[in-house]
Amino acid sequence: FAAHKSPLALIPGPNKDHWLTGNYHRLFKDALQYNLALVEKYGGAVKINALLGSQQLYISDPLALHHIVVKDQHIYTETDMFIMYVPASTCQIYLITREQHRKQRKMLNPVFSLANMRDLLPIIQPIADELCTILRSQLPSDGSVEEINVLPWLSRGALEYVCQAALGHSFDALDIHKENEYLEAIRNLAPSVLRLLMVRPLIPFVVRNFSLYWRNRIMDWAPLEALRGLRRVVQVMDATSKRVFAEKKVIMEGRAEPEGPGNLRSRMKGKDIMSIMCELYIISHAYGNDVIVVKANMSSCDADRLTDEELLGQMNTIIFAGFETTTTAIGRILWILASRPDVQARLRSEVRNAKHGYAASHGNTGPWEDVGLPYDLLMGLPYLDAVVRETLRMYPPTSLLSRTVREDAVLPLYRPIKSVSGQTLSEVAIPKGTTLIMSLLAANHNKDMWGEDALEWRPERWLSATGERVQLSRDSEIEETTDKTPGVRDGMKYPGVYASMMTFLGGGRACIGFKFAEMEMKQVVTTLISRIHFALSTIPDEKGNVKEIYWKINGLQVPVVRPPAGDDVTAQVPLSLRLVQPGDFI
Ligand code: HEM
Repeated sequence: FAAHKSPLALIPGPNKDHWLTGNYHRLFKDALQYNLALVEKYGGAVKINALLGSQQLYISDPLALHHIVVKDQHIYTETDMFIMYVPASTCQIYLITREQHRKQRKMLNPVFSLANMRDLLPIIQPIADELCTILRSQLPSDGSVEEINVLPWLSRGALEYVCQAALGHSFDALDIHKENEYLEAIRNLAPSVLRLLMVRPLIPFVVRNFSLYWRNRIMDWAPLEALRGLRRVVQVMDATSKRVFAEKKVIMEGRAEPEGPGNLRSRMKGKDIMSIMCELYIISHAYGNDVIVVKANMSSCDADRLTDEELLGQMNTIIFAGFETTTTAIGRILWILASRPDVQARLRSEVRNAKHGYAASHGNTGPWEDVGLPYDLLMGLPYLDAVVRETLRMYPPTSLLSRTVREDAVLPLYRPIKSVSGQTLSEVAIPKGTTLIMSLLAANHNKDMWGEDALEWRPERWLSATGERVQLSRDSEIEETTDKTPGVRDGMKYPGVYASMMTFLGGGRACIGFKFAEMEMKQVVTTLISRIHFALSTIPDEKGNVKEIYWKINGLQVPVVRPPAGDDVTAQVPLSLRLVQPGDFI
């Protein structure tokens, strides 16, 4: 398409807010209202002004998203910026091809299978128990309240979850007496990446044109402390995963004894991702590809050896992808339960009844609060499921994702839009090289699909009139839908892997860890609310101000405390906690 005839010219959108940053500042900074207003005004495809005068398309239309992530996913791939940025942040600069991605993904699929989740759940229950014990130990035994910022504890817990499952390694993140360089590094990763939002478009240029030596020199000289901060973070992450990997290899090659029974490695029984991949790695390097074919149950044309770098890159990606997201999601749920005592009481009652029932049928006479629910029971609790689903719909931890269009393309729209000249457009032509922003946030709030109450947090939408889960035909993917299925209208639905929401994306790049995330969130929430009551803070500080939590949406979600009680910047979730009392049930 010639530049002066760009088809994007037809598509309506807001004027520039700033000559350099276009609309980006408003889109990525405290941006819930701005994002929703864009869609309300312009529809499911909006032209926005990006950095350095470029133009991008902001997409939330369900049919268009189906084409992007499923039907024509080979055309709409990660942006150069993304492909290069992520491996760069693991200290390796290389491109992952579609084929490599497919192979690695196929290798990882069994690790995240339902069967593995069932086995993993009891192994990781001690993390939730420890988190609960730590919080309880800070509460007065007389039942009075204590204000605690729960966020650091949730993030320590989430790190343990993902590291134990991914690396089969504990960083003792819940032990505050241990220095935890790794926890600090990984906590700083997402904020560092966000701080570099405005320089990210330059990264492909630098990577293509400068060697590693010069890239490092540029990092040293550039007046950007955030860049050097990111490099430090990455170095710690990289060194740590290399160390864990080396230890695993020694044990798996039989050159060292595994530690005794009861310890994490023995409990995990090699079910963590690193062990599974390490086994494949060792076998493939010792015997060649034929054995990996058998082990990974792949067809021979898929067989490939993993290099050290690929394996370590995978580990770092999984930990990065699974840490911040679940921390935020659990923080959101606790904040909602604190704001809605009625919901909290109903949920606690459901959990108590399930634990009572399970304990009775297994001859367990201990306190019901200590019972760990098995996978199928936990995942089948209808109200818990509705609370988790509705929270993930309304507040997706990742709100915007980018893709680049690799060839001239046409995107059909489910709901036509009006062009700048007033024509009705039921499809939009997109020139090769255009960047698309997929708005998971706007998709999950689309009134066309979710109904007039789309902006309300209403767990009941996931329940039948008698309080059972609405039929989603399979647990996580909708195969047969009716217009009564939430998020479905006239047979159309968003192409998400998790019901019809876009929170975990859909298609070949969908979140591979969504079942793990769901299980972790449910396990942590049920364990905590069995023993602890959560409320919004009402305790005034020395100046008489009460902390009001406000969630900023800036690509991720950041809970802050508004002035005058807070600084509007520091991520925190201060809540009033006390031990559960008999009246805290329905
Ligand atoms: C509530 C929690 C989570 C949310 C909302 C979430 C969301 C997402 C989204 C939206 C993507 C697509 C990113 C893109 O294409 O640009 C993604 C990818 C991914 N997620 Fe998650 N995620 C969560 C938890 C987890 C967990 C716990 C793990 C691992 C234990 C995980 C592992 C991954 C991996 C490895 C990818 C890359 C998949 C690929 O490219 O094939 N995620 N996640």
